[in-house]
Amino acid sequence: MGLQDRNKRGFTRLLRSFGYAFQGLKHVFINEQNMQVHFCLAIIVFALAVWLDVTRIEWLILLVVVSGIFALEIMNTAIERTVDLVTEEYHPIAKRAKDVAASAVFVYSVFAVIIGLVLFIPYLLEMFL
Ligand SMILES: Nc1ncnc2c1ncn2[C@@H]1O[C@H](COP(=O)(O)OP(=O)(O)OP(=O)(O)O)[C@@H](O)[C@H]1O
Repeated sequence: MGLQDRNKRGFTRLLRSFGYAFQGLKHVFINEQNMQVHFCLAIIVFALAVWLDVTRIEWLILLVVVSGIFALEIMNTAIERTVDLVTEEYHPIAKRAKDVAASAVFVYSVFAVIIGLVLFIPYLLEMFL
C-alpha cells in the first residue's frame, strides 16, 4: 500500500493491494533461485498428477502442499529483506533470524517430499509392477 493510500478505502485500494502483492511475487520469482526451483518442481508434480490421474482429494492435497511451499518461500524472502534493511553488518541475531526463516521452508519441503512419495508411489508401483 502506498503511504498516501493508507487512509483510503474501497475498490481502488483493493486493486492497488493486488498490484503491490504482484510486485512482491515478481521480485521473489526473479531474485530467488529457490523459488524458481520450487516452480519447476511444482510443474513436474502437477504433470505427474495428470499423467497418473490422481483423485480429486489427492489434487487438493497437492495444491495445499505446493501453495504452502510458495507462501513460505515468499515469507522467507520478506524476512531476509527485512533483516538486510536492519543491518548489512554481520550480526549473530541477523544470522539467527535468516537461518530460522530458512528452516521453516526446509521443514515444510521435507514433509512435502514425504507427502509426494506417499501419494505417488502406490500409483507408480501399480503401473510398473
Ligand atoms: N547480516 C548478517 N549477519 C550474519 N549472518 C548473516 C547475515 N546475512 C546473512 N547471513 C548468513 O548468511 C546466510 C545467507 O544469507 P543470504 O542473505 O544470502 O540469504 P540466503 O539464505 O542465501 O537466501 P537466498 O540465497 O535465497 O537469497 C544466512 O542464512 C545467514 O546464515
